[in-house]
Amino acid sequence: MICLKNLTHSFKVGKKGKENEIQVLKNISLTVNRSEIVTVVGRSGSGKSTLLNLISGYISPTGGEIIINDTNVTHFDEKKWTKFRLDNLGFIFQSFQLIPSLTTFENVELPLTLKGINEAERKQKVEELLARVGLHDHADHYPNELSGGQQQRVSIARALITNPSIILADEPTGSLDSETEKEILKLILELNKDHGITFFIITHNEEVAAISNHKYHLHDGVLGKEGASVEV
Ligand SMILES: Nc1ncnc2c1ncn2[C@@H]1O[C@H](COP(=O)(O)OP(=O)(O)OP(=O)(O)O)[C@@H](O)[C@H]1O
Repeated sequence: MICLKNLTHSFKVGKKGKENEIQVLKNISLTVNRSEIVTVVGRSGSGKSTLLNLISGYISPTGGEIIINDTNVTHFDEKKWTKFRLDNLGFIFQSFQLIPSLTTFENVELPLTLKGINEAERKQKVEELLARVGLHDHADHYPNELSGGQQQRVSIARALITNPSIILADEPTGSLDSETEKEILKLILELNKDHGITFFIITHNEEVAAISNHKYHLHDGVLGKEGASVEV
């Protein structure tokens, strides 16, 4: 569950001594319940990435509160965030962000290694998850030997490997053609339906927003809600 209370964020821009403060997010309140898919749609520059960076703990808000899975993370330091992310959050990016020198298996295995999980358990979990995303035949391929859709499947498997309850996604189909986009959206819906995983997705793409239970619109840093869309 994600709960944002009156969240604001400002950046200082311009030359030192002559900085201007720009308010990028204005008083945002939002609740994402367990097992929901929520999308935030907005134009370039509307503040989507800033919102995601706040919920991921990569920047700290200038005002308001962030509560994730009943923990108030608003004032967490980097050490606390690192552990919290590994225990609670998975990430999917437009550009996949796979490590080119690691195979599919090794990319998916990496978060478990960071968590100190032993080799036998790692192998079992990675194999199970690669089968779930339809990539068991591609375990030994390197990212540049995979299609865009396959690379996104690897990144989804990597996001899921630590069993997070929430996946944060930044334009998850932004680099894919429309057929592959449909496949990835289907996978997201399956993971949500069959495993109860919560998805918080930022996008400018209405096709992506169409799979959500709740759709929000970000306009110049102000969040508005649109009507509930398809039931999943
Ligand atoms: N580190 C920063 N310092 C100063 N201003 C910033 C910083 N990051 C973002 N901004 C400003 O905040 C505003 C929102 O940017 P943000 O990247 O959140 O938008 P976005 O909706 O994600 O855009 P896009 O879809 O193009 O990625 C923009 O005006 C941008 O210039």
